[in-house]
Amino acid sequence: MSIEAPSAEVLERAAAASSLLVATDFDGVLAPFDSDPMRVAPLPGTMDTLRALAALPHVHVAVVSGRDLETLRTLTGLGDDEAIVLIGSHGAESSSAAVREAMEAAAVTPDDERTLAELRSDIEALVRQSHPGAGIEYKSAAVVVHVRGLPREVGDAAIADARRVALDHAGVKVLKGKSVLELSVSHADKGSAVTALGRHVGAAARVYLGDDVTDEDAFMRMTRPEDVTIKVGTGSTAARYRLDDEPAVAELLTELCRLASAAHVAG
Ligand SMILES: O=P(O)(O)OC[C@H]1O[C@H](O[C@H]2O[C@H](CO)[C@@H](O)[C@H](O)[C@H]2O)[C@H](O)[C@@H](O)[C@@H]1O
Repeated sequence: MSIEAPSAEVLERAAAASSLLVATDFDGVLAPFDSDPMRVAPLPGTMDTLRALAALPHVHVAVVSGRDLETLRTLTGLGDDEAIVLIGSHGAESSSAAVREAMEAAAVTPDDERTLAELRSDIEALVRQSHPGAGIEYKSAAVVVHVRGLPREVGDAAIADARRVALDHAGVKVLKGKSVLELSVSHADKGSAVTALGRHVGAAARVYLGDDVTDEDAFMRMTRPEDVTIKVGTGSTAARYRLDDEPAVAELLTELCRLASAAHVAG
């Protein structure tokens, strides 16, 4: 069944909720892709729209990402003193104490740290040396092999070798994202972290925007009638609605902000 963008009525209802959580993924949603993972930036104006939403008394805002927390801080430009919650490493890290506490059971253990160190050295030996064009990103709980911009067969070969590395280690989660393969020792997921934040703020309605497989964990958990889950781009999804691309996200956030401000004034 094809799914559409949320209607004006759907957005109006969410904007008028007594307490609204707006959670959004980063890469491919707020920020367009680039072959260099550190060269990306949110579309102009989007962070200010999120700040304006977060300034409304009935709205809570979170940026949720596979990026580690430090990188997410850098790329969003959000400081610790801001009202927007950051959730990084697919839910394993957060600027919110409530989310960190809720995710404690999923924390990385000393055994996981050892596995991560082994993964790093195996990826260096088996992927970097055989596929010098592939990018390697080191995160606090994962190693990511990047193949964006490489010829198809070169990228496929690097990803296949990275999968072989994962198979050599117990307890490694393999996440296939867009032109990336992530080998992770984290037990967290975005859905658990976002729903924990929703409980903490007492959200009566929750909006979630995401573009990748890891966002499906959030879409699958957010099935209340008041929830507005939005897949950005093509591909099968558990989300209720779809938007084409990052500019469409920027427009939706602007409209949501306008409606939530009006609901606040009226309310
Ligand atoms: O959860 P997200 O915010 O969507 O982060 C997912 C991954 O994003 C990054 O990779 C993606 O963006 C890169 C920069 O545009 C691009 O080169 C890559 O092909 C994309 O998959 C990031 O580097 C990963 O660590 C994140 O897990």
